[in-house]
Amino acid sequence: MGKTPAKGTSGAKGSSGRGQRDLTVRVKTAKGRKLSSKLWLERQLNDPYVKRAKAEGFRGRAAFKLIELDDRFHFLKPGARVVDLGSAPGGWAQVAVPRVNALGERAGKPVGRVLGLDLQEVDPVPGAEIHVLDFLADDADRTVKDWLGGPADVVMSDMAAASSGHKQTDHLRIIALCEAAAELAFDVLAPGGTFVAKVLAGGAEGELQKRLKQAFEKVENVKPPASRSDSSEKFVVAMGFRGRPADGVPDGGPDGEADGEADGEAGGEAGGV
Ligand SMILES: C[S@@+](CC[C@H](N)C(=O)[O-])C[C@H]1O[C@@H](n2cnc3c(N)ncnc32)[C@H](O)[C@@H]1O
Repeated sequence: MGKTPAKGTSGAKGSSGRGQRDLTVRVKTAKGRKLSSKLWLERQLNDPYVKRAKAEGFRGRAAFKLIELDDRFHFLKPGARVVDLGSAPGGWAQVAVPRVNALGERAGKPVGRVLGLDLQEVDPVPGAEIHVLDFLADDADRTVKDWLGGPADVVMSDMAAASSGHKQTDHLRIIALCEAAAELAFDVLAPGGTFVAKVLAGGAEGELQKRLKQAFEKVENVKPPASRSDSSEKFVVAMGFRGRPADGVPDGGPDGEADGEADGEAGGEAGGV
């Protein structure tokens, strides 16, 4: 568990996209094919991150997105207190627990904490404390702070609304979730803390980026290899929390394109992992 997957191994990246359906038919109809070729074809057909998730005991391929983000930015430090927003089915919590030492098993390492929240029940993740909570409920901020009992070092959100199938609607919904997550982060993060959130590339994210650039020393937009290449999903990683930004951003302030990748790709994977 917790190994970094090889970069660029996603099936979506390594194939034409058209090929997956074609290959599925060939495997189903092939007779007398050598086992090695069948296995080879099956491997091409199946998303390697899905297979790795199964093999490594993760609850979904989303776990690898967090692994790749943390291997690059190193925010899940031993002893860190982490809020995991939208944690079902628990893959990100599974990744975070050993990295922050939330089980306290590694002698000499400070013991961290992982607090997960989701609309849905989540099977227990050893070392994590996970609650059913609509993050957008009126008193959610206070509830989270009470459960946390102190400041957080990391607020991370993989939240997504169920896909409507309408790209702009999905974009607006996920930006609204991300803005709400950022507001919570402004309330609960300790100085120097990190905010990580899934967004969909599109027109409404500029204001969010401006606020994050005010509140954090560094803001990066990245698409980890485990994020499907045909999705407009990306992740904003804001590091070095300075404090809640003033309301409103003056004209001529930082624009909406952080260092990132404006992938501009069509996609509707708002609920996808
Ligand atoms: C893509 S899944 C998260 C996957 C998770 N990071 C993992 O690795 O297993 C997105 C989750 O966000 C949750 N979500 C969406 N809106 C929410 C809200 N208002 N409050 C809490 N959770 C929410 C959904 O219920 C869903 O389980």
